[in-house]
This record gives sequence, C-alpha cells and structure tokens, in this order.
Amino acid sequence: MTEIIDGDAVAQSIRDDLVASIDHLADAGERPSLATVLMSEDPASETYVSMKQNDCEEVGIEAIDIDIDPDADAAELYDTIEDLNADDDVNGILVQMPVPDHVEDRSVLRAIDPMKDVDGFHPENVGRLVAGDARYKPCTPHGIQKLIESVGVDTEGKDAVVVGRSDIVGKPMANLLIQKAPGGNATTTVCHSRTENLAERTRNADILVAAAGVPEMIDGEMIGEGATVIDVGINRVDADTEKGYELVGDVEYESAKEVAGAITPVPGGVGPMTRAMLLYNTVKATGLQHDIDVDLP
Ligand SMILES: Nc1nc(=O)c2c([nH]1)NC[C@@H]1CN(c3ccc(C(=O)N[C@@H](CCC(=O)O)C(=O)O)cc3)C=[N+]21
Repeated sequence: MTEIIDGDAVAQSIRDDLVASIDHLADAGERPSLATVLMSEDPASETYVSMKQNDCEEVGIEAIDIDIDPDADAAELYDTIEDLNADDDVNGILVQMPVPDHVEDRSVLRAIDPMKDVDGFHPENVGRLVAGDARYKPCTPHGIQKLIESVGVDTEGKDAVVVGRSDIVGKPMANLLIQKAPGGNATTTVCHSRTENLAERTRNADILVAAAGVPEMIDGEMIGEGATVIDVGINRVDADTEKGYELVGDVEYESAKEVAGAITPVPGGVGPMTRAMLLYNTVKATGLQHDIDVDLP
C-alpha cells in the first residue's frame, strides 16, 4: 500500500515541539520574533505571508509584518532591511521572493544579516551548508528531510534523484542528501531542463524529489516501484473552482501513487513543512543571538 505522507500532521508536531523551545527561551527572557517583508501584490505571495504570520501566532513567535509598495524604489527595501538588521528585538528576517524586477534579488539576500537570515539564502549561510556546517538549513529541503524521516525511510546508501536545480530547493536539497549526516549519505543525481533521458534517471530513484516547477511533469511511468516521492511543486492552474484555480504538484498524483511506496500530496505535503522549518530557524536564531541553548525538534 502506498503511504500518503501527511505534511500537515508532521508540521503540526514540529510546531507543538517548538512551543517547548519557545517556553524555554521565555524563561530566559526572550521571545522570538520574525519580520516578513512583502514587496509584491501577487495573490500567492500574499497568501503565503499571511499563513506564516498565523503560524507564528500559534506557537508564540512575534510576527512583524512589513509591506512595501512594489513600485517603490529599491532603496526603500534596503533601508527597511538595515533597520531590521539593527533592531535587537528582531531575530529573523524574511524578504518574500520574488521581489519586483527593478530590485536585484541577489543584493537583497546579501543585505540581510546572516545571523537573522532564517531562509538560509545569504551566501555565508549557503557556503556553510555546502561546507557541511549549516547554520540555518533552507526551509523547504530541511522540511523534506523531516518528511522522509517521518515515514521511516533511511537515505543512507540510497539513490536519490532531485529534479530541479534552483538555489532555494534543488541545490540545497542535493547538498543535504550528499552530506555525511542523518538524512544524507545518499547517492544523489540532480536533473534539470537539459537532462537527457530524464525518465531513465527518475525511474532509478529510491527517493525522488520533484522541484522543477512544471505542473505534473512526473507521471507514474517515470517512478520506480516503491519509491519515496516528494512533490515540491505548488502550481496554481486555472480550474472551474470557487477560487478559479486549483493547486497541482510537479507530480501527476493519480498515476504516481499507484507505483510509489510513499508520496506527498499537494496541498498538505511540502508546503506546510516549509513554514514549520521557518519557525524552527527563527527559534534557533533567537537562541544563537542570545547565547541560549535550545533543544530543537
Ligand atoms: N524568502 C522566501 N522564502 C520562502 O520560503 C518562500 C518565498 N520567499 N517565496 C515563495 C516560496 C513559496 N513558499 C511556500 C510556503 C508554503 C506554502 C504552503 O504552505 N502551501 C500550502 C497551500 C497554500 C495554498 O492554499 O495556496 C500547502 O502546500 O499545503 C506554499 C509556498 C515559500 N516561499
């Protein structure tokens, strides 16, 4: 039987555990706070940011919500980041991506204090991850490690295939999968839009991470019997529903679940875990900034 990996439930258990860590910080006089900066009117971005703020409220993290007009000068965003960097009451900073075209995203990521970079996107944090000394693991790949662990799958010695090479998912995912540590030690292949014979590669995977951002590109025929399938895609496609769209993954769920050993649904798979690991990094950041030891889930 195919196991459906319940991302909502795993995320909930991480949030429950984080409450204990947050209580411990409170005993030491610190309350974690996360600033989210949104410079966009994209409805999907607005949804994600408001979900993050609700999550913060649930576990007792202070959520600071900053909106910047997408037409404003880039300087306004940099000034905001500078203020947040300097504010000792702010432990984590997240600038929701994408930012408008007239703002250079690389420069934005560099502007954030690496100690407050709870996305793990600053080059210092990327470098540490690659060097096997991660400070803040990027939320989506970290959440995926937790999901794989939650179904009792050991990555060690297995063939892992990552489809997609983005800076925020594909690359850090591959780095975590090859690292000499729990959740790693996998023989890892990274595929992308130029890969020849993609199906041959994906069929060989014991663990398949689909993160290309292409709706339903991986179907059951591209998946090996019993594989653990992680679907990172959250694609809004037009549909005759109340909202006018539906969410589909990068995996064609119906055919994939016939062959997979375990599979994540969309929604309710990777998405909630990305948010849970953001809270995790914010709690970790608070401990690091105040030299308080915190147990993390
Ligand atoms: N600096 C930055 N950090 C990010 O982590 C970041 C970002 N920018 N830009 C956009 C992407 C996307 N992302 C999602 C997180 C959670 C869900 C999520 O919880 N999705 C729900 C459904 C949401 C819905 O109903 O639309 C689910 O899959 O069940 C989705 C998408 C974080 N991102």
